[in-house]
Amino acid sequence: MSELRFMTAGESHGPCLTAILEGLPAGLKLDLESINKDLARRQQGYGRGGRMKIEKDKVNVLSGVRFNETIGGPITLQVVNRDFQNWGERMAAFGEPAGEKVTAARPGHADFTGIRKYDRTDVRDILERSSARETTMRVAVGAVCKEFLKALGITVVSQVTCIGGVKVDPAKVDRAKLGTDISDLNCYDAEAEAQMKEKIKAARKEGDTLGGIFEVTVRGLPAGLGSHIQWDRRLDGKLAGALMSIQAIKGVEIGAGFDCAILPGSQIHDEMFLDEAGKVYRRTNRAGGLEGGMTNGEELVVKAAMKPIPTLMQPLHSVDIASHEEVLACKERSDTCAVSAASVVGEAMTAFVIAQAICDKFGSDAMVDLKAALAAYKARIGKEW
Ligand SMILES: Cc1cc2nc3c(=O)[nH]c(=O)nc-3n(C[C@H](O)[C@H](O)[C@H](O)COP(=O)(O)O)c2cc1C
Ligand SMILES: C=C(O[C@@H]1CC(C(=O)O)=C[C@@H](OP(=O)(O)O)[C@H]1O)C(=O)O
Repeated sequence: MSELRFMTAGESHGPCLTAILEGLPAGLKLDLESINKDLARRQQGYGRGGRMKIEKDKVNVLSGVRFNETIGGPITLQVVNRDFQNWGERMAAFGEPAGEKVTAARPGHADFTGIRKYDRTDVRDILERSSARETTMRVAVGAVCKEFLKALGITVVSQVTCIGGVKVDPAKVDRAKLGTDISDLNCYDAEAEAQMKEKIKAARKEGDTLGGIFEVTVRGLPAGLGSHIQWDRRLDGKLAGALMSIQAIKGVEIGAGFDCAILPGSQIHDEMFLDEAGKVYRRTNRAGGLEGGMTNGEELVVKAAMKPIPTLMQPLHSVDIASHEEVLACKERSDTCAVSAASVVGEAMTAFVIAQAICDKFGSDAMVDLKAALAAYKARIGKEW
């Protein structure tokens, strides 16, 4: 089992959300504002629903940190749900049930299978935990991991590359600007972004929803994180699993991804050359920085595809779990599109997996030892090549 792990708890409309992150070394300097900044980034984006106007996510750090530094113990992170004030009676842990049950399952959500699997009669018992409100805590955990990686010279950035079929032109994206959050949709092609907003506006008007694609890039990685030795040590598998675990993510690509199935080897594999100093370099990075389940020293590039939001204001045909009748799916309020929010969650999950790989390889008791081990390793593998 990996040393670094986390778990989240909390319902979407409960009093608060919590995460426990265990296994980071002692002696890591943490900045509260950088965690809150990522929480705010996750809340923004054209197309989000009314809930985001209520919440102003801020983290409380309840353990594992003293005087701005980790001390090696589990780090407990908490975010209070402001909306709980409006749901108190319906979300009480004890007492008599209050409010009407939700019984019209939404296609595309966890509702229908959840109530049967967990033997519940109120869809709320399922939707409270299946809600992507939970991603708040993934982002808080990811922000801590990003601080850890930053201390080692590694940065994690993202961009939205497609919404509702409107695609970014890669030639128009200044990749040096990635991570500077220049736009509302976390998109670095202004023309495409304007079209994306129009698409979202039209979808909202029609009571419909949209999905899209985001890309996460990691810079400053040492070669050799992950391993070819065993299936469950391959970093590509871990990254794909972590990104796929985000609510509504239905596809993950590493580097050229699905294009690899179409193009010949001569147009896919990244040829190696030697510079004047005899150091190896590549002119392309279609592998997305991963070969044999290990980082190869190039930028890591992963993409994830998000399906359209399942709650439609023009509801889909469905069934009622109480009356056994055909009905229209339930709707309270919902996002129309949340791809930019998902991109921030994607950064977080990627940062966690990379932080885990670093802790596995270089030890995770104390920052000073980890930094020394990383420096010694880099010196060895950089000596000849
Ligand atoms: C950031 C984010 C926001 C989301 N917002 C909503 C929403 O407002 N309404 C909704 O029905 N689903 C929303 N979803 C998607 C559902 O949570 C998701 O589709 C559901 O949990 C079922 O899981 P699955 O799509 O992975 O099968 C959101 C997902 C993410 C990542
Ligand atoms: C609360 C968040 O996202 C929620 C994810 C979500 C879902 O079904 O996944 C449904 C909506 O919740 P509500 O019904 O309270 O409006 C979103 O707002 C959040 O991102 O913080």
